[in-house]
Amino acid sequence: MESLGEFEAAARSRLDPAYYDYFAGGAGDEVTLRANEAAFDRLALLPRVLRGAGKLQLDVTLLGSHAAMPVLVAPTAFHRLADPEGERATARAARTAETIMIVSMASTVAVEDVAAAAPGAELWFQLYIQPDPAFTETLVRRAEAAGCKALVVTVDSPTLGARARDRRNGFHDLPEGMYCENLRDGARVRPIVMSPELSWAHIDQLRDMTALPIALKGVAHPADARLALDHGVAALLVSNHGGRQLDTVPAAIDLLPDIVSAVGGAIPVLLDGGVRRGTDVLKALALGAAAVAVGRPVIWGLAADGERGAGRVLSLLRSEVERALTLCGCASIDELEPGMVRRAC
Ligand SMILES: Cc1cc2nc3c(=O)[nH]c(=O)nc-3n(C[C@H](O)[C@H](O)[C@H](O)COP(=O)(O)O)c2cc1C
Ligand SMILES: O=C(O)C(=O)c1ccccc1
Repeated sequence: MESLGEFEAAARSRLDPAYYDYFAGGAGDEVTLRANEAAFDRLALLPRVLRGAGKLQLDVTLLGSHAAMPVLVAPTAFHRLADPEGERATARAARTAETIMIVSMASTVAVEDVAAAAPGAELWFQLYIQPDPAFTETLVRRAEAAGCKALVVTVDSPTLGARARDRRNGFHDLPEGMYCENLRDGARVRPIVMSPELSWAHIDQLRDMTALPIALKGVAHPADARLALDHGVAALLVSNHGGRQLDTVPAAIDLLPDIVSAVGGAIPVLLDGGVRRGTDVLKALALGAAAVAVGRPVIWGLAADGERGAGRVLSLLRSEVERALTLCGCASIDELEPGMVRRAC
């Protein structure tokens, strides 16, 4: 397969239509969902020439974790809906690609089992801070013990976005025998609580609870980016949750420049949402992202062909990044700068 679009088509033909809609869909009128990809297409790359580029260099170190390319696996829920091995397969694919997998708190394989399935994989853990601080602490300790190297706290979800496709399809619960294994608490599986009562005080409490670096996922407003610095956050992940939370938020790539400038280089800024081509990765990096993450593309690979499919999605993106970088006259991703991106229309 030559493009991520073909993986989506293959996945669609294999998935239960309600599960396909769950993975593909967004909130509200899906304005933001569409905008994420469209905004990349509205940006143009301005290549440099005759630069005597050296050996390609794609490696990045983020919060002390190494990735062999600036493309991470975004946290997405319910991988067992796409493949029986679920997050185990995803973690193995991420390990093969030598990149970081951000394990969703809503994974259908427990974080300990994800780690055990792919020894040596670089894992971060995505956390929805729970109103019960003791239960949040349980989750943090489990992630630490499983070897996760950072916490990615999702802050764009004070409540769940309105997903019309899921409502229409009646998709509300996982099928029989499938659970959010990180939410197991003795005999029961707790529901994930999305709470509007969370505040910066909860971030401070989390910082006191763990030595792991804390990234915030879903910061859109530059004022919140500045507050994040005051609260000792180690990285930001600019994201509109793939258009699944508040609809009509700007495209992720359009949010990036103001966040990068608010942060002023103090901490790394990552981005997810709509990255479908190596050229998209270059645009984000040129505009100041330290790395990007991909959500749906990995799910499409997984649904199309399990671990191998997810692995091919990541290797396809890698080769696209390599080719685009070379065509831009660059050897290293560090050579990308804002002057190489311009508004195309
Ligand atoms: C099916 C699905 C499930 C998701 N589950 C989570 C989740 O559990 N936690 C989270 O922080 N983000 C979740 N996200 C958002 C992703 O982390 C990411 O922000 C988004 O998918 C990026 O956009 P992309 O799919 O266009 O790459 C989910 C996204 C999708 C598509
Ligand atoms: O579907 C999602 O986008 C998501 O973030 C989520 C959150 C909790 C449980 C399952 C999925």
